[in-house]
Amino acid sequence: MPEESSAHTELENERQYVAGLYHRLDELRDEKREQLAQVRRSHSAGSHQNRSERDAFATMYEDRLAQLMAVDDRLVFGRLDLDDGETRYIGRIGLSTADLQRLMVDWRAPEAGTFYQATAFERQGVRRRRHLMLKGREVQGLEDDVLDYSMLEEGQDLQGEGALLAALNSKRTGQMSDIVGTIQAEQDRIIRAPLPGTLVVQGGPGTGKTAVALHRAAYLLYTHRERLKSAGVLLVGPSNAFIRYIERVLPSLGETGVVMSSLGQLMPGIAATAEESAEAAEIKGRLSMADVVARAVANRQRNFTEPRRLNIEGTWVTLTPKQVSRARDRARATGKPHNEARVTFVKILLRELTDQMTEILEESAGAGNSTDRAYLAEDVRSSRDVRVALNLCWMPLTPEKLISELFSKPGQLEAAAPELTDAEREALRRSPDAPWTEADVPLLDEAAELLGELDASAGRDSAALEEARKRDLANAERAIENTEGFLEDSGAHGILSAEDLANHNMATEQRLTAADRAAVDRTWAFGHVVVDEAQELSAMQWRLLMRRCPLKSFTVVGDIAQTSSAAGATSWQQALDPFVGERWTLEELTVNYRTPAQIAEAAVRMANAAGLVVSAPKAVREGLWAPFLDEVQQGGLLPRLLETLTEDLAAIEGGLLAVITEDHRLEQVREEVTAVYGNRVGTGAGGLSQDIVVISPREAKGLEFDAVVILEPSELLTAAAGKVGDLYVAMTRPTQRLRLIAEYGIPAGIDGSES
Ligand SMILES: Nc1ncnc2c1ncn2[C@@H]1O[C@H](COP(=O)(O)OP(=O)(O)OP(=O)(O)O)[C@@H](O)[C@H]1O
Repeated sequence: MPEESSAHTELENERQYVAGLYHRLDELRDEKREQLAQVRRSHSAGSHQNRSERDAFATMYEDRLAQLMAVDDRLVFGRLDLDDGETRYIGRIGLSTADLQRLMVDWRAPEAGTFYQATAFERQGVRRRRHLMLKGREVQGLEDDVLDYSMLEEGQDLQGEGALLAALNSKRTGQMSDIVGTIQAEQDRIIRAPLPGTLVVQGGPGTGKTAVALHRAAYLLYTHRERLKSAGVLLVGPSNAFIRYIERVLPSLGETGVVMSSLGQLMPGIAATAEESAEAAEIKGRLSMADVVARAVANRQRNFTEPRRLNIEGTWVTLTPKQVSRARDRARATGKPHNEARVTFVKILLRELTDQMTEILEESAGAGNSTDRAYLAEDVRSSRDVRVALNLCWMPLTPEKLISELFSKPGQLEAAAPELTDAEREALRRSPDAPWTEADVPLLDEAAELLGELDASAGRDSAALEEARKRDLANAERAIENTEGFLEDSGAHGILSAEDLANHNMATEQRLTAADRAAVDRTWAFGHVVVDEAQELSAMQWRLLMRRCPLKSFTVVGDIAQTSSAAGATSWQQALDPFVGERWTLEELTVNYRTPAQIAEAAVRMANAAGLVVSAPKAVREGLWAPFLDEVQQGGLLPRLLETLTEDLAAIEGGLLAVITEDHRLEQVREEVTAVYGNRVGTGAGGLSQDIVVISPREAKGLEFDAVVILEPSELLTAAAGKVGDLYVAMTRPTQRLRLIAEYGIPAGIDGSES
């Protein structure tokens, strides 16, 4: 009884404190709302400067208000009792009273580090670490880690159930949640690693790589806010479904400044589909495709074999191959991209043709004079023959046109890619109106880089150009201020000038955030790039990402054993060597938080039996069920699925269940399951209203479900072009329960009898 009542008092005390924190949060929200309203009310009194100052304040208040609104759920989750008697609360953001007494520390602040790092062996001045478990604004329970055992002798009690296990056992909603209250020490070390350089985080399934990647992005933005604010952070994931799955995590951590993109969206304006023949994807992913694209561009700078007669307003002039090749050499020597160098090419030839015209006219009329020249030049420029001839030699091109023609006109591909075999070239053939695929995106980006802007050659109106130049200059100066310290720290000072970086990030709209602007600008240089499921990236995709971050400040997370893309990596060394050489560090995550041991071990046995070497992280939970293995007669797959679904759904008590199967079965399975379960059935990651999803193993990558049913697992073994990655991925998605239904046998190793 006394024990119970002391626990009760502790809980009551915490409830009071937490109520005080929410009170302060509400006060701050009101304050920001009032400030915002005031700024908006204030008249735009005159000058442009006043208006832009007012806008800047409004943006600042809006951002802060958005942050204060986003952190409501589980605002606080930890408390530290320190040796010196101080008590420190840890939460999503820092909070202080109006007279600056600290109430709560932001989890990313250095003073919060010990909450994640202190252990009984290395207490780091911490006597007790307390987890506060909140539901909404209400404290529901406490859990204490007493690191200084003398505290127990003083009569203190241990509180509550494990915060980590409670988080792990909770039902999945189809959207990832943050782990800020229960980050483990090995994860925390990675989250707080220094910003510069390339950090690779290798970890088996469920080790928290995605969670760590997201929390690291939030940490970096907090810790290096000034440096990253203007350049922004890019987070890349494998698919749109994956981006939807993780999209709420950063806002819940109070961060909105991250651009999130799937591999298919990395080029603004292009929405690529995932479908791609494995063979074509593999070829398009090779680094040598950069040379193919370069040759394709060079091949579009052509020459005539014979002199060409051109009619200008009734006068015939001659354009010789020699003139064209001289002009071409000089244009190429400018080092500018195709469309921009074309300006030089055209200028030289127009001048030469005008000279020729002048001579001819002078000869025939015997009296030319210099005032005619401007008028003649205009005639030359507007002659149809001249325009056609110059375009034939050097056509302005968009990336889309270049790549589309490269793959739809066999002659062009043969000329640009003589090193490919006929069969390889055939695999790349596509119709001109076929949709863009993910593997096309880096090629389009490469082409955009080599072609440059079309606008420059088309000639914009000069006042607009001057205006844009002034604006770019002002922004460049600001960007230099922001990036200089960063360049020094990252060791890139001197390699890359601040101007180089600043020149990339020319602002277009004053009031947009860096993230808004970066999302639509292909040439944006990010301050840091986080890549998830990075094992899937082809060499060309890496090349594109390296361009997006000239400082090469990367966090790369993935699991080589889960590679299923034909163009993906077989080792981190192989993937990164062409871009950063040996200059990357490796960290490993070793604990599986998702999959219960019985299921995780079956997945590892299967992988080993099929010849795949996997790192086998230690599972934190035992789980209630061993995998269910159902072998059925021919035609029995769907009947058995429908028969067992009810039982599986009941076992997970309202959780999320995924049926994972190869593409060719998806439609039929979806239809049959929908016939019984109606709109409870969804496709992507699943949402709150849908508790059954039917998806392919590729779509399941990175996601998780309470229960998973795999239909015909042996197909997942063979489908991934000789890799076992797909079955391994599918088997490691569940948090509770796994069922395999097979007509053609359960793959070796799973039932444990072979080992
Ligand atoms: N410290 C933690 N506290 C609470 N939950 C955690 C923690 N670490 C990981 N998890 C949970 O474990 C699950 C797996 O994490 P995550 O998806 O980040 O793993 P992963 O390594 O990216 O997996 P995979 O490679 O299989 O996709 C998630 O539900 C995540 O929230």
